[in-house]
Amino acid sequence: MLARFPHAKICMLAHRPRLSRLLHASRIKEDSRWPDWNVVIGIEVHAQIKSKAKLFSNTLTSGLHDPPNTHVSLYDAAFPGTLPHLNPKCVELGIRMAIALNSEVQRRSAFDRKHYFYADLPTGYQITQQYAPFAKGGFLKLSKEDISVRIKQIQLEQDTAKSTFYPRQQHTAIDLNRAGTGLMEIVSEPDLRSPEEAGDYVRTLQSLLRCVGSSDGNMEQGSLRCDVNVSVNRRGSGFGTRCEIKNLNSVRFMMIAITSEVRRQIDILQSGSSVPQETRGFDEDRAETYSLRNKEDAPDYRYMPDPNLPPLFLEEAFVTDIRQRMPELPDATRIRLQSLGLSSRDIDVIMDVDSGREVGVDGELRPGAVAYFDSVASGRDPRVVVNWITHELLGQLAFRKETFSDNPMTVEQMGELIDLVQSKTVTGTSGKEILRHILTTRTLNMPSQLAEELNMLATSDDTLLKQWCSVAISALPNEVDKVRKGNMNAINRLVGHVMKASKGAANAQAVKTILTEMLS
Ligand SMILES: Nc1ncnc2c1ncn2[C@@H]1O[C@H](COP(=O)(O)OP(=O)(O)OP(=O)(O)O)[C@@H](O)[C@H]1O
Ligand SMILES: [Mg+2]
Ligand SMILES: [Mg+2]
Repeated sequence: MLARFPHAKICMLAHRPRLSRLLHASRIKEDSRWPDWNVVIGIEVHAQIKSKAKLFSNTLTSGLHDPPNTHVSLYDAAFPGTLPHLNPKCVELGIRMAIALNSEVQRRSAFDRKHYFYADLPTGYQITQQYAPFAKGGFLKLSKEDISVRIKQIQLEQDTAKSTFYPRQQHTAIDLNRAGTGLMEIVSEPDLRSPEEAGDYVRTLQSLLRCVGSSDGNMEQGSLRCDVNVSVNRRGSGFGTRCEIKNLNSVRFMMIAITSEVRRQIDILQSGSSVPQETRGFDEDRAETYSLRNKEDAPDYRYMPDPNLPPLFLEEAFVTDIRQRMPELPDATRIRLQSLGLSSRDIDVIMDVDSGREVGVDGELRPGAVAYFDSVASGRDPRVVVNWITHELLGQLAFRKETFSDNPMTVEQMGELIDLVQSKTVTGTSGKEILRHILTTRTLNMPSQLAEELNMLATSDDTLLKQWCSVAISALPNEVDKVRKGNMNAINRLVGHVMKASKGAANAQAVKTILTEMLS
């Protein structure tokens, strides 16, 4: 082709400067860990699709704690004569992620068989979409840095079974529960330039997967797995040879693995040798990567179209319907919260909690911290509401070693509590006390009722306030002396005394005014 049309190739190059080159050139900044070197990273993320049933059978997908081999159909166990049936829910959840990544959903995609022989692959091949994926292109804007990472493609594929080796007995046990669960492989272009950017990429992707309800995206539990491709090159020269590090199971380890791999490749190049293309593993204890196989003994996957699965044709209407039902994506949420006057810090806190929310099965969208905030803030001052959620609610939950998903406080309870404090029906101190009471007892009673039961209605009774102030003045003569000598800070101890005596029912500001009058 090139030999026949050499000019065509030259023209294309002249008119269409490669985007990756431009991106690369514009982002060369020195990294003090390896001055003179550029690091290039591309990541393949395998996200387990949170569908009720597997990709090609109607067996229910399994959880971590299900007993082995209890979620297996004849098809999953590769009995001869059984046939695959594509689960449309897996396609829908894949499309949701493709839309969130600005990818182009393909009207036609197809399934291939990728052959390899492991005990955890009962058929001897994995069905995948390497050559005709259902989505191509797109980009992901990182959450921490102002960088866009291009997406190469997103493909549907089957997960393998799980094998566990028992060294004493010298045997391997196979659990077919996971076999055939839907995965989507999200392949990035080699646009990442440091271990930190790679970490940010995976974390941003995790939040997005959870936001659209496509996957739990949990690396520790194996519902998200990364293969990281790393190469280095001297500044000003072209990309180096990549090594692929397989099966990293936490973002932290992934970043350590990249750092160690970068140093290893730089050492090789500095010694005058070249980096061989390899697949490598990561030894967590030694914080080093090690060779699994090189290019020569790379398996020949013998890709072939799967004869049992026709190409997948997606109707425009199917994709449009999914597009219309998409939830608000994190970028849009951030802009909306900013427009409500929330500080970046509060937005970070609430969105961070939100990104850890549970994902429902089959794409059911579960409300998280942002939805909770939205409901409570409806008709109320958003800044007051976010303050109660981030400082008081999340603070108390953290103190109790609980997370937002353990929050027993309903939107109605939180809303009424804020109203009671805003209208000075209860003081801020009592409000916090009522919140603690709800978290501890998990009561469904409304805060107004609790304020009465717990004797926490704010007192506006001047005579009572004055009585408490007099008691405080006689109890703390030293403080009284200091205030009289002009040290107004000392008045806070007196106010504190009154607050304690009133069990939080006194209004601190009113008490301060009365004390100042009494002592002047
Ligand atoms: N020079 C390079 N340095 C670092 N990463 C690279 C380089 N060239 C390509 N990559 C990245 O390598 C990855 C290749 O993934 P892809 O799924 O296309 O192929 P593969 O690894 O051969 O296939 P698989 O592992 O799925 O069988 C991409 O993320 C790409 O961005
Ligand atoms: Mg791949
Ligand atoms: Mg790969």
